[in-house]
Amino acid sequence: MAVLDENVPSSSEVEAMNKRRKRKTPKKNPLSTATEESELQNPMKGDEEEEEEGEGDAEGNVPEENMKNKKRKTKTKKEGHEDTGDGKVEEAVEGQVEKGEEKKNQKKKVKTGGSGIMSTVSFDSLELSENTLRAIKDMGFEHMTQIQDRAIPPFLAGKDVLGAARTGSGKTLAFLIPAVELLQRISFTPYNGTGVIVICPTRELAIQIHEVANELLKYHSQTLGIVTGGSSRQAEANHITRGVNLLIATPGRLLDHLQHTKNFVFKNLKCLIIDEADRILETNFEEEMKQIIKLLPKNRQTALFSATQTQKVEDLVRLSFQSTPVYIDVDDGRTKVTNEGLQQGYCVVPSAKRFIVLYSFLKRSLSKKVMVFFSSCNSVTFHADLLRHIKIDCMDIHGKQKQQKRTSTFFAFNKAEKGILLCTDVAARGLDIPAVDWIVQYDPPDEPKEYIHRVGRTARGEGSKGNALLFLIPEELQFLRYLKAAKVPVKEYEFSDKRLANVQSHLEKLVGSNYHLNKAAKDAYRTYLLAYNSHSMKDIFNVHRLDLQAIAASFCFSNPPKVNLNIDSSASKLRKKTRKVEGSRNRFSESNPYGKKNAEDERQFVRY
Ligand SMILES: Nc1ncnc2c1ncn2[C@@H]1O[C@H](COP(=O)(O)OP(=O)(O)OP(=O)(O)O)[C@@H](O)[C@H]1O
Repeated sequence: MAVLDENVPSSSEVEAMNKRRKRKTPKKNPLSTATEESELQNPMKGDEEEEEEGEGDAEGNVPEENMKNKKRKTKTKKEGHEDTGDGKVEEAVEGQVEKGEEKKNQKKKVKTGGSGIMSTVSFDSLELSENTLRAIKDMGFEHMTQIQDRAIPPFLAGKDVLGAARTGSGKTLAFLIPAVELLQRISFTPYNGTGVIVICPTRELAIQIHEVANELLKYHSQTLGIVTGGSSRQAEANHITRGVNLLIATPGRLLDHLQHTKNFVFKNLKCLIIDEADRILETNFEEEMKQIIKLLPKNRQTALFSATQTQKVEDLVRLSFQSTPVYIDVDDGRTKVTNEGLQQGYCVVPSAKRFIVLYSFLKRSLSKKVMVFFSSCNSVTFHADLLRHIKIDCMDIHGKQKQQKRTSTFFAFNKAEKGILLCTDVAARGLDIPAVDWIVQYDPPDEPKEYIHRVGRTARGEGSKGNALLFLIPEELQFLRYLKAAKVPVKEYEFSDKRLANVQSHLEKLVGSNYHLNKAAKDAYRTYLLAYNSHSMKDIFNVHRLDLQAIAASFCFSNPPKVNLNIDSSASKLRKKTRKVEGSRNRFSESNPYGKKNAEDERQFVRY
């Protein structure tokens, strides 16, 4: 296979990442032992054998001995979840498979492991080319996940497809396998130009999809490329000109090439795939997508995939499908939308103590792999600087960084066995980072749907486990009602005041005396308030109800700093610039936690 791209990781990097992915399921989860299960339910509480958190200091010294003790207690991740011996899992999986109409063909039954994303159907049962089957075998996969089992056949049969399945359930291969088969069946060569375009919302996700496509094309002759913002436009144009059969793209850069790259041959396009389709209509992609779809040939197949589906997907369906698509919702009827192996909790933290609780949590989690979500780039920057100052090593990723830094951080965190990544929602969608133990939502997500994608960065794939912790201040508790309505089960985790590090005054001194930290803290404080004010669920996240003195304390100020807020005008600009989720488009309510426009809206697709 020829890969026409230089802005992507080397094959050895890709290989190393894949090896780590394959060992993801059996990797030990230090939280899954019987002894530690109780800690898991109360991650903030600690137990008597643990280190004295109350004696922590602003230097972040970690009692090594305690970390060692924790490791000694470790058992395997799958304990208590393996269920292959008594037939229950098989029955459950069969039950789910039989729901679909596609259950007409008699297919080989095999036992599958625990999390309920697998089907009992092997890839061999599909009429795939030898080259594709060999590549799938090399990836170590034998059986399809449910979304793959249900989406690949109609996709291969030439139908338009709208696929919904929970996070980490294998949607990427569900669209890439038919894409690669399509190109091979019509013997596409570089001379034919681009036959399939995959659009996704973030650069890191594009890189990841590109990697999977690269593996899948291993034995094929078709060419692969990637175009994303932040990369060299000229280098991309050169590649495209040489003929990229399968192109992975983010919307803005794709539109740029469609409009300006002279020798971009896309008139032969056979298929357009949109991953994270609901997200693609948010932010400022909507206008770009309209233009992209206008420019692309009409006579093509289209497929949309996402773990969450909202009114916006239906808008996109109207916009992009030529025929009525086949609608596949693998998780329809499930009582929860998140993964089986995911333990989720929230803790109610007074505003002033938010950072201290986070710090105490991270100090106790140094042997884990943790992602912490913030609402703004400035907040990520400040907290990363602050944590490093107090000797908690961490990585950070957000949309204002140079692409080179973003990419290297993404790969470094992918590779890491343990570590902390502070991030914005740029890392919320689609990323398949191996073996993440904890997802911490320090700042609240904008909607239940974004909560679902954030926590979907852990407990991915078959039989995987993970944990999620949502920070809420007392004023935000109503958000739980929306999570419940969205079928997200969360338990309350308590934190013990006694166990919190007693470092507030040290931190205030540090931020008061360090020019750079002080400036970063002010920027973070200001954008926290602006982001809060642009929150789409205003009845819950009301900036005017915030106690600014307490909020300032969480940014290590003894008094709220003077910052130019001008909340109403700046927030409306921020809103316009970022998300179009306000007003009548959303209509959040408890019975409509995703903010669908109108429950009675007729669907534009048929169920499959
Ligand atoms: N048939 C399969 N058998 C076992 N594992 C699989 C199979 N297909 C995919 N996987 C693994 O499952 C994990 C999740 O897959 P993928 O990233 O495609 O999920 P997704 O549904 O796109 O998630 P998200 O909604 O978060 O984007 C990956 O590590 C992938 O390698």
